[in-house]
Amino acid sequence: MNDLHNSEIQLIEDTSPLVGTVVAVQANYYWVRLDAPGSELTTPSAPSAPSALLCTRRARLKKLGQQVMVGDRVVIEEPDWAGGRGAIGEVLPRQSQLDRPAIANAQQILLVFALAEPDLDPYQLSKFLVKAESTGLEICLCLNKSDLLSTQQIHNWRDRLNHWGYQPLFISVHQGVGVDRVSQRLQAKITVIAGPSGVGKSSLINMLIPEAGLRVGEVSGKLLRGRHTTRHVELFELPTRGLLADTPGFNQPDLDCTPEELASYFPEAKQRLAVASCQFSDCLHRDEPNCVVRGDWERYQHYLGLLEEAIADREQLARQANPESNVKLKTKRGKSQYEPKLETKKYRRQSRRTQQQSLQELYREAEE
Ligand SMILES: Nc1nc2c(ncn2[C@@H]2O[C@H](COP(=O)(O)OP(=O)(O)OP(=O)(O)O)[C@@H](O)[C@H]2O)c(=O)[nH]1
Ligand SMILES: [Zn+2]
Repeated sequence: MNDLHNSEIQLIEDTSPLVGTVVAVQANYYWVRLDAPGSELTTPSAPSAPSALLCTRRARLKKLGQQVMVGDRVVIEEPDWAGGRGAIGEVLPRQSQLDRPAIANAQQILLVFALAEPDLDPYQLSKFLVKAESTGLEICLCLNKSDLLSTQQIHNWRDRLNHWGYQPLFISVHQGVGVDRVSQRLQAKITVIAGPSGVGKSSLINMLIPEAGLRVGEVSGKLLRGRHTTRHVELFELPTRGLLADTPGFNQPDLDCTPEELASYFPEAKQRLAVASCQFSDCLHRDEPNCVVRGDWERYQHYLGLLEEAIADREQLARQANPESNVKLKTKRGKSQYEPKLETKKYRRQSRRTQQQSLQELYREAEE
């Protein structure tokens, strides 16, 4: 009887692996926030047990080429509670993965813009929204500095953005307005914060994380807050057990999407395509006949602008892949195809712009 009891306990211990979330990566070390700090099963010295361990990666993971990213759910082996150390033995399957910034299991993007100072630039906002939509994650749009606008102006923005297909949160970090609602939206989720410079992201993070909120531990506290290199992703721990990734790399989004998929990142276009179809299945919604997306919705001009950018990006990629081929993406009656471009030197006079561009490229190459 006694024996059976003992073996049951053994079984429980064996089937309850120590699981946590990687909150910071630096060189070959990983800070892992534990799921259930102080749980009796895994931590004999519960009251003083740390809520995070500084971990290395097991050699067999390295051999498998298994990368460990911030946000990863990991199984920890051989915890050394007194020393606050452990080893990552397994990476659990990822729910999502962003590459730039490298972060696993993010569930939503908190997109922060300011209503003023700097003025809200609708085209720039569209660009960030499209970039955010392309991740497939949920988007929480937050418009800060509402203290600088009149009620009527805020009402107008709300109306306008509703037509875009978004329900923004209007906040003022300075006046503490709306920060609670942001906090609720971040609860128990991994969120990536993004937005242009100067809109109040740092101020918002400071509001969301009171001084005592960062419970990962003294040392890791310094680790998380101290470093600000572009490659370093920080996961701030929120009082509501959510994690917030601050991403220097996300501030200037490169569009990074194909011309064909662009429309699917505009709620207005998606809505039109849900109830009707264009004549051509690969319609780029520019000048093709019987296009259901082209129309007088406000952001259609943004769509066209971003489409140009996406096409230019693709042409550049094609040229990089094969410098010999001088191709240009042409669209004819809904069909996209590459056509040889005229040789610049022989047949065309270089425009001042391309001349300047190649000059800049030369400078860049010289620097590299
Ligand atoms: N009027 C007003 N100003 C604010 C508000 N929130 C932040 N600011 C100011 O906006 C400026 C920029 O704020 P930051 O928090 O540094 O902005 P950021 O987005 O982190 O900027 P980067 O670090 O460049 O990415 C600061 O001078 C803040 O004091 C607000 O709610 N209202
Ligand atoms: Zn179309």
